Amino acid sequence: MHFDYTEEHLTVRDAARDFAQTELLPGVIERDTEAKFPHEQIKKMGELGFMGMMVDPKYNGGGMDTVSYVLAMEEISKIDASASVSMSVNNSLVCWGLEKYGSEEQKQKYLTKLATGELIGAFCLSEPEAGSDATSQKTTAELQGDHYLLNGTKNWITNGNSASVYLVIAQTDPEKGHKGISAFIVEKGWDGFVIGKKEDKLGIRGSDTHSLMFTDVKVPVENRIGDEGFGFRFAMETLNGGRIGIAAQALGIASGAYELSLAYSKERKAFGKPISQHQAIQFKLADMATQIEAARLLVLKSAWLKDQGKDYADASAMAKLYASEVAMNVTVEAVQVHGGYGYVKEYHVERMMRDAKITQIYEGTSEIQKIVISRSILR
Ligand SMILES: Cc1cc2nc3c(=O)[nH]c(=O)nc-3n(C[C@H](O)[C@H](O)[C@H](O)COP(=O)(O)OP(=O)(O)OC[C@H]3O[C@@H](n4cnc5c(N)ncnc54)[C@H](O)[C@@H]3O)c2cc1C
Repeated sequence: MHFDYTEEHLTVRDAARDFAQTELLPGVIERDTEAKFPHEQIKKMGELGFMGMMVDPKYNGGGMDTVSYVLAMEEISKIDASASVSMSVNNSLVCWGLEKYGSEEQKQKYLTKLATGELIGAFCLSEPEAGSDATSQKTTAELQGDHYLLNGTKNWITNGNSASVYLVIAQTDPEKGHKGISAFIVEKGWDGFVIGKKEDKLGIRGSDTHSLMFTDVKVPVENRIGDEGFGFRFAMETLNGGRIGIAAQALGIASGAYELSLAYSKERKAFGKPISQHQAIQFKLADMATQIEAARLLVLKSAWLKDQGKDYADASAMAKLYASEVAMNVTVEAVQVHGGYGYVKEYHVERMMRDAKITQIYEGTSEIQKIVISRSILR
């Protein structure tokens, strides 16, 4: 057992840190305030290889391991969690799902462009009445010769408007329950596919979250991923890996807020000395640092298991559960360390506190992670 990063890991981490500082930090407050999607920045992230990091180079990906991916996710998330959620969805849900389960034609047609960020992907599982209970899918796909007719509504879709390729989960045989669910690739612009309103959110305001409506959208049979009935397993397996990305995002939000708090505590003086010399602040910083380190170990362990080809389902649920709780705790404390300055936009930590909350909700709420973990340990 060793805890050292390789040279490649450090290079990737430093490149992501550099990019976040130079390209994401300027404008991050404005994008949050105006709920503006970071189009230009995401394009550059694609050019630098951050949008398809783990994809095989034969499909234009970076061919990197999951540890490199989480290191980059942490650095991007320290500065801009709206940019990092696009990165996470594209890498660990869309690209991973297609590379693992897509046909060669699907990979050539879609993955080669998603891996470079030329196209952005979205993952469409949630519905108005099917969130945690993803088995209650109401969207249907009815086979009609050489195509399916897709009907229904998806809710809360990240990259909802900026994406061009959508992985859509739908019922193909409602009689069979979750075994009658299938997965499809749908392109923006197809007849009957309408992008609904953009959600006005508490946090990750730069991320474009939309509902999507499908009315008799013709999806060619060759755009089904895997066999009919495979869609629920496809979604669950994809989310197991997705949770590593969101755990890394939560870790990044926490470590970003901690770094700002540490620096601020050394500069801000109260009662004749820097606040870092007051024990109450020192203990907050010690708690933050310890929680972040524990979260980092869980995130890296789940990434490492995935890289070793070992089962990572429990580890990724634990990493996501814990890192998201840490993100929330640490960012609340970061605002406290900053006092009144923490409550205004200029100092970043209030945005981080708002951004942190979503990590406890999407890709499985904290309660759902506990269901996954408890089922496994009680099996
Ligand atoms: C900003 C944002 C981006 C998102 N991006 C995407 C995306 O790209 N693609 C996508 O498919 N979805 C996305 N989602 C949806 C997200 O995954 C769901 O919101 C989440 O799974 C919870 O579902 P829900 O909102 O329907 O809540 P519900 O399932 O209605 O849950 C409400 C509450 O009940 C709890 N609960 C539910 N069932 C149980 C149970 N059995 N035991 C204990 N507690 C339970 C939940 O934990 C939660 O606290 C996004 C959501 C948001 C807000």
